Amino acid sequence: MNIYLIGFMGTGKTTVGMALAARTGWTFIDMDQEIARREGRAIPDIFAQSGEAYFREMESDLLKELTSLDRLLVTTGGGVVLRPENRDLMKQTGFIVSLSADKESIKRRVSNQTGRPLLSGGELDQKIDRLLEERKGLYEDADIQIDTSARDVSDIVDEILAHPLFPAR
Ligand SMILES: Nc1ncnc2c1ncn2[C@@H]1O[C@H](COP(=O)(O)OP(=O)(O)OP(=O)(O)O)[C@@H](O)[C@H]1O
Ligand SMILES: O=C(O)C1=C[C@@H](O)[C@@H](O)[C@H](O)C1
Ligand SMILES: [Mg+2]
Repeated sequence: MNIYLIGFMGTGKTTVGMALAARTGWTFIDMDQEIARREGRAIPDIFAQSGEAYFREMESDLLKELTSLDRLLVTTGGGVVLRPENRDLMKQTGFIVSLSADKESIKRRVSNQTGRPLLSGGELDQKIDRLLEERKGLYEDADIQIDTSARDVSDIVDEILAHPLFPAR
């Protein structure tokens, strides 16, 4: 059994995941960080040099590997839900926490950071709109859904821990 955090970019998966790992003692793994580490290059370089399709293969392969392990706190990349087989794998092997945020919060949180190739190169607003539209519904299949807009991380963590079916207690 693992815990998977899913959600669009900037919804707080990595931030909340690290705090949850500290509270539960489960092993933290951020899929984006792990892919970058294994590849020896940053996510934007992987996208630019090898393409998104290559990254998606790495992402699915890594997820498969993680599903055979136990007591992991996995923070996924924002696009992991694009493949139905990834969604099925997470469902079969863990407790899924879906984080969301309103568009203004997402924009504010990603605007002062780099490292998200799908949002780089201007017109941030339209890019977020388009991706959210394309992915509508994909983040909704979860054991718990939390809107993280205007909420403290510790508050969000407490809500997750209080869920009656949360496995790490
Ligand atoms: N609840 C929150 N309130 C305010 N700021 C937050 C909150 N959660 C995260 N942030 C900030 O938003 C930014 C993005 O958060 P984070 O990296 O955790 O998102 P993410 O979902 O992992 O994004 P990505 O999919 O791009 O990896 C960070 O600067 C983080 O400090
Ligand atoms: O939403 C997405 O498709 C992505 C989100 C990030 O976490 C990275 O996995 C990558 O930048 C792609
Ligand atoms: Mg992240």
